[in-house]
Amino acid sequence: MKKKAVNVTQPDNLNLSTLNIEIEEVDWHKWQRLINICAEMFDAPTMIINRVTPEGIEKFLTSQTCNTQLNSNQFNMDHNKFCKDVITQGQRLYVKDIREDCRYQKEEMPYLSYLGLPITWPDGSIFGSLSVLDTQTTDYPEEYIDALSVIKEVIDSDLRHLYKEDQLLKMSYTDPLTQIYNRRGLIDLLQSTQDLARRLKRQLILIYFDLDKFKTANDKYGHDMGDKLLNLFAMNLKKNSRSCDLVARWGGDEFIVIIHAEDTQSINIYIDRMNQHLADQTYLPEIHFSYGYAVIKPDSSSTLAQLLSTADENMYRNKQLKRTDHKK
Ligand SMILES: Nc1nc2c(ncn2[C@@H]2O[C@H](COP(=O)(O)OP(=O)(O)OP(=O)(O)O)[C@@H](O)[C@H]2O)c(=O)[nH]1
Repeated sequence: MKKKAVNVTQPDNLNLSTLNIEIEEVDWHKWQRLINICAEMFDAPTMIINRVTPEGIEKFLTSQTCNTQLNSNQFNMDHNKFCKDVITQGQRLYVKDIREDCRYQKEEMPYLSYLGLPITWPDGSIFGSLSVLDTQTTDYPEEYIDALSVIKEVIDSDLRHLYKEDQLLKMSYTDPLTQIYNRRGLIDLLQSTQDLARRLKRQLILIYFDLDKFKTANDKYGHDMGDKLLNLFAMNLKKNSRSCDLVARWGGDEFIVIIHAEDTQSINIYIDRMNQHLADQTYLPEIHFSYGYAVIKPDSSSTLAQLLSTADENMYRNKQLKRTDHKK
């Protein structure tokens, strides 16, 4: 589905936690139809679904009847005190006549009546609000307000599905021990990472890590300590990577990182930082690792299996070299 265009504003003093779930998947055409019908029923010039984002409140959908004046910059979310109140208080608000309400009568707004309900994610956090605005004073019958609640429930229910899908997807992509991507997550996300790099004409580097003598560490310190070491290693990979990099546990004591890097010099920097981070920690037994890499040029058509094979050979040579160095 096409990405929905949004209009983001940054209200002051609005500090709400927001869920980072993409909502492109939701059938917002259905939401559009619902608010169009509802606006007709209320005979209101405007119905709006607002959404809370980390940047502020955005106008997500407006009814087709939307009055151009209300849709203009004059109707700025920063100044929409009603919407802010519904969102921050998480409850219904009905103001029949702004001029009669001491909380709002000083506000300069291009309408006289407001009815709004919060829209919520299943974890209780606020998605946004569903509002009916009118330039006239209103006195809606209870049945109309009930109908608006039903529409809110339909939207809440769509969000519930979306939330569950997101949870399932996250679970299926995440390694339960280390909370980084698992093999499936890496395979699925590699394509989009490669597409992005191709568009930016940037190269990627796949670094393949294998912990040294991890079996010995498990035998010596126990499996629980082994788990802690795997966790520590994963945490350091995450710390050492940028948000656009992919960090995954390939299986057992093997990890893969795919970084956006202009040259192979970046690998040395990455590895030095890893070694430094691991050396700085003193509360767990020491861990060492070997690594190999494969460069993914923007126009590369290599498969993941070919890249892994290159990185694995490279890593194996490094491991052998280390062993001979130790024997010297
Ligand atoms: N604690 C713990 N150990 C694991 C886990 N998954 C795999 N392992 C252990 O990781 C060890 C990997 O051993 P090997 O593949 O022989 O590697 P190594 O001992 O590091 O040997 P080299 O790679 O040659 O240095 C095995 O003993 C596995 O049982 C896990 O989730 N937790």
